[in-house]
Amino acid sequence: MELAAAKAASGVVVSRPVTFVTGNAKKLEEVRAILGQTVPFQSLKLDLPELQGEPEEISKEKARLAAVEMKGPVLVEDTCLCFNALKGLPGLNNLLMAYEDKSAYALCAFSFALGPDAEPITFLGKTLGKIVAARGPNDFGWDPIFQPDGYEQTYAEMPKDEKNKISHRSRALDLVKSHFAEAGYIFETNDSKKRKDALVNS
Ligand SMILES: O=P(O)(O)OP(=O)(O)OP(=O)(O)OC[C@H]1O[C@@H](n2cnc3c(O)ncnc32)[C@H](O)[C@@H]1O
Ligand SMILES: [Mg+2]
Repeated sequence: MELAAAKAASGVVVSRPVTFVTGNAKKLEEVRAILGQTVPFQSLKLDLPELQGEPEEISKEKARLAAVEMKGPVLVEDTCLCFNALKGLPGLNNLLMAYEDKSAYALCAFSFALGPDAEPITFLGKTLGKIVAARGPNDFGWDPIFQPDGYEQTYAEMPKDEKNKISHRSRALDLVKSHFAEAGYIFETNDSKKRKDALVNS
């Protein structure tokens, strides 16, 4: 048997599609563009509590809560813009004006849970940069004030596909993609279920 086929044969069969839980339409747009067909998912807005803590912990806890609600596989994300002058604290841009050090990083934590009883797995993506006076369209959070290292443009000024190549989100999603490729999850679609039932009944 070929390796890919062997892996698929040993993969975990997941009886429902993954739900990406978010209330942020801009996030969803980027996740769709970055994942393409690699990880099949549907999306849903759930009213989860705004949790406090480190992005990694927030993201894991979000995944636990979402998996209980959905009774199935979920993907969630928590993102922050963290300022080095504030020792990595996410913070208010105005507060940063008092500091010489304008360096910052965008940090994205995705968590995936197979279901309510599974421990979520977390994938982190980080992009280094600095805080600048706002430039570019103002349609997604702090994009106008974050200029990634090595670029003259802020996230907001970049073409979308450029941001999606280097962003905190795309770096975290690269790890999500690898995880899905290695785990070989098999998602039962209505079609594949029907085919299986037909086989069993024939
Ligand atoms: O439902 P969820 O997924 O939690 O959506 P949210 O909007 O609450 O998202 P977060 O808590 O993860 O994000 C905190 C803030 O950071 C903003 N944000 C997240 N990702 C961003 C990005 O890539 N560029 C600019 N702003 C971003 C977002 O709009 C929020 O105001
Ligand atoms: Mg949130």
